[in-house]
Order: sequence, then structure tokens, then C-alpha cells
Amino acid sequence: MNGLHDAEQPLLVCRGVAAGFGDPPTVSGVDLSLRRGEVVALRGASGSGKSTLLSAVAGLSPLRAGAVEYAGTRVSDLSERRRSRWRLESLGVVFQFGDLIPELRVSENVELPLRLLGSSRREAAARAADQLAELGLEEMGGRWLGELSGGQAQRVAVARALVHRPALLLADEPTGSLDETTAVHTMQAMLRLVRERGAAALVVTHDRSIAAVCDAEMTITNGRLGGEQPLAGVRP
Ligand SMILES: Nc1ncnc2c1ncn2[C@@H]1O[C@H](COP(=O)(O)OP(=O)(O)OP(=O)(O)O)[C@@H](O)[C@H]1O
Repeated sequence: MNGLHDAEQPLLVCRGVAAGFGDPPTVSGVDLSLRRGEVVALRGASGSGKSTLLSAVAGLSPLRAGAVEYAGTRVSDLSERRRSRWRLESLGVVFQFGDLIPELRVSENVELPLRLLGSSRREAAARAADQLAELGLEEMGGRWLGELSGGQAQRVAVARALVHRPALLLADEPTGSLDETTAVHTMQAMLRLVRERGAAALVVTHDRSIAAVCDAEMTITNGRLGGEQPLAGVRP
């Protein structure tokens, strides 16, 4: 993609984005910009449009208006095929309910992005094992999903989203099903890796204590995005 290594250029830009259902659309008039190394929480009440916006940014649902740019390329104008490739190469996505594949072992779930990108089985297995270890899951690779706790499964979803070292992580309530202490620990582990790798992250949450470990937060109310507020960005 153009300008991928230009540190001055924002990594992600949304211009006048509208998406979702109805008239007016669920979200509209969204302008946002995310730089490399920036970790921003997207906070708002249930039904305010957080997931709708994230899915529009990821190119998983069509825009009703506006554009999404990544490293200077208008990804919202790409063909579905090229947008899928962009998503595979450049994005890590953690969905609200994990969306892991129960018919595969933990390690095979984490290997998936690498296998889709063309890594050999052997290389994918080695990198997946390293990624699991970085998230404290070194013993878990051979297990089935049903043998994990909710917190462990969430961390496996995080491992799968980060294993190919994406430049941008999009996470939708990545710790939504966890108790507060486990949720904060999982978030901190995820954001430590994002920051160490100089990547950016947009993290949907309705939870203040989760937002507090980010660098800044944006609030969405009835589908309209407010300005960015700095946060402490508590680091582990
Ligand atoms: N398939 C659909 N058809 C019609 N309306 C939908 C559909 N999916 C979502 N919506 C509506 O779009 C609005 C925004 O939903 P969205 O999931 O983006 O909210 P959210 O802020 O992520 O909520 P939560 O915190 O509960 O996950 C809601 O009013 C929801 O009812």
C-alpha cells in the first residue's frame, strides 16, 4: 500500500462515513484519524453503533456514504477481492464473541492467518507457538477450545488477531465476556504487543476501566462520533 512507511501519514482515516441500517443510517458523519502507535478506545452505550462502525472500517459491511483510507489508499473503493487481501495482510480483528473455530485445536486456530497468507505449516506452527507464549498460553496449543476458560479463549482470539503482525488491530469488545480483573489483564497483554510492534488499535468497549488502558477515547452517541479525549494510557 502507498506510504506504508511514512510515519507522518495517518494509518487510518474515515471521512464522513455512514454505515448500517435505516434512515438516517445507524452511524453517520464519522470523521476519524488514527496514527501508527496510537491505541484508541471507541466507547458508547449499547446500540449506539460501535460494532457497526468497526465493521464498516474493516470493510465487512458496505458504507452508505464517505470513505475509509488506509495508509493513503481508499480501501472502501477496492474490489471485494482486494479488500479481503488488505484485511488479511494489514488487519487483526478480534470479534465480540471470539469467533474461533471449535473443530480446530488452539494452535491451528492461531496458525490460520499465516496459512492463508502462504506460510508453510511448519513456519505457521512455530510462529503460532511463539504468539501463544507471548500471551501466556504456551501450554494450550494442543487443546480444543472446549477445554479452555473464557479468558483463555479470548486470549487465543487475540493471538490469532496478532500472529501475522498486522499494522492495525480492530477489536470489538474483546474482553466483553470476562470478569473485570481478567478483562483488564487481557487488554493489557493485547495492547503491550500492539505497542511493542508500533501498530495502532481501535478498541470498542462500553467499559471505562477497559478504555482507561488506551491512550485516548472517542465516544459515540446515537451513531455520531464525539471528539478524541486523551487518557492516561496505563501501561503494564
Ligand atoms: N441486522 C440488523 N438489522 C437492523 N438493525 C440492526 C442490525 N444489526 C444492528 N442493528 C441496529 O443497529 C444499531 C447499532 O448496533 P451496533 O451493534 O452497532 O451497536 P453497539 O454500540 O455495538 O451495541 P452493543 O454495545 O450492544 O454491542 C442498534 O440499534 C441495532 O439494533
